Amino acid sequence: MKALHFGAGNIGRGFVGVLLNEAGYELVFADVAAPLIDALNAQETYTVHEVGAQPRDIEITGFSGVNSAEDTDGLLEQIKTADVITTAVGPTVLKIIAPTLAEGLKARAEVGGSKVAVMACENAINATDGLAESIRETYPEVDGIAVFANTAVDRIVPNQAPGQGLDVTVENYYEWAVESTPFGDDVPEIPGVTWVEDLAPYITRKLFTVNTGHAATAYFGYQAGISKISDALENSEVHAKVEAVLGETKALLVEKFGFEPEVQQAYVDKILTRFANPHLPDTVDRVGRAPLRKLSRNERFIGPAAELAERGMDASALVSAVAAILGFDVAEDAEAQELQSKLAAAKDDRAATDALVTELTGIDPAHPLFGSLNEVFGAR
Ligand SMILES: NC(=O)c1ccc[n+]([C@@H]2O[C@H](COP(=O)([O-])OP(=O)(O)OC[C@H]3O[C@@H](n4cnc5c(N)ncnc54)[C@H](O)[C@@H]3O)[C@@H](O)[C@H]2O)c1
Ligand SMILES: O=P(O)(O)OC[C@@H](O)[C@@H](O)[C@H](O)[C@H](O)CO
Repeated sequence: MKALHFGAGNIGRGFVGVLLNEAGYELVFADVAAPLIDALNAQETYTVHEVGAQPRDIEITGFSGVNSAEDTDGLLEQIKTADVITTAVGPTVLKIIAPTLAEGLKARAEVGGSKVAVMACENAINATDGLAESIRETYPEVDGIAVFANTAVDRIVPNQAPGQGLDVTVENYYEWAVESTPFGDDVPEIPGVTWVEDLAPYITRKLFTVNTGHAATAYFGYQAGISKISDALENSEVHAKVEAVLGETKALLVEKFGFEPEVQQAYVDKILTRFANPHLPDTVDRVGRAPLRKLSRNERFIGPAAELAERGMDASALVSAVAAILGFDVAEDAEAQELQSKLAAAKDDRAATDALVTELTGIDPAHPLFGSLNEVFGAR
């Protein structure tokens, strides 16, 4: 059995690859980073270091790499012969890999290949559906050769220290929930996956609790001049602001999906403990990365804030987190720099500020959230 995984980065090597490897799949990583692919092809093994209360090391063997920027023929061959295809490249990269996947899956169908499971493991609601849509643009018959299933992946994998090679430091905790319905009776055997009929409550709760809380910690931490995530949570003011944000998303999740308040509170408490893990070298720069994506309409802040506002419920802590995002000015982050340029261009111009709120958040002036967003954008 062979798994083709796009994105040999933190979550690829440190999580999805681990579970697929433990399930007995030979791993082929496709990535555009040449040094990473060279290392994957040169080394026989790498180590995943789980850190936390019960540390352990996992040796990964049976992997190789294909350079998806240079070796198109090699990649198409892998798409034709893989038993499972997964991705962890970032939600905005799915559109970029879709045409090659379309070409490879078409070739697979033409040689009479079997249906292959395709699962995008990204922090976004219905990421696999989005990937399938993009593939259908050039190969409308793709559903005859691929089964697409949405997933929710949860494991904190920080950026790795230089000099660590392929080894990855991760937290002990993980959850990989995948919708089972697209597979009918033919669900792939991947121990460690939680198969669920309806993914919506899982992915929404994950994104609006883990990722909302994590990003809020990053932006409030950055605002307070703190660089490590676990240090940010030790700051009582940051901690209180993050708790307030998670109180609001809790209210929404309880109302929308009927989670028991105590169960959701236990989930919140557990993730705060995960963020506070001092052994994880995670930074506000990584967790706050790509602020334009994180500010967008269906993402971790505007998504829940809009739904709360539509229900007449309080979203003021989420709006404070949005204000903190607007101050995120990390020089190495292209989206942070683009955000700062856009804010500077709209400064002190009422109409331009109104337009920027809608451009970045997808919230138009008629929406009940618009007024408070407009206020924090106007204050920049
Ligand atoms: N790191 C985490 O804690 C974590 C946890 C859950 C989910 N995720 C999600 O997993 C995804 C990946 O995150 P990550 O932290 O592993 O990022 P990362 O930057 O470590 O890895 C992404 C990899 O994708 C590669 N890539 C970029 N463009 C590509 C392309 N066109 N084709 C093939 N490969 C390409 C990059 O070179 C990189 O190696 C994101 O959607 C993220 O939200 C991350
Ligand atoms: O990957 P992003 O940029 O969407 O979000 C940054 C972190 O919050 C994220 O990677 C978490 O570590 C992860 O989602 C935990 O499961």
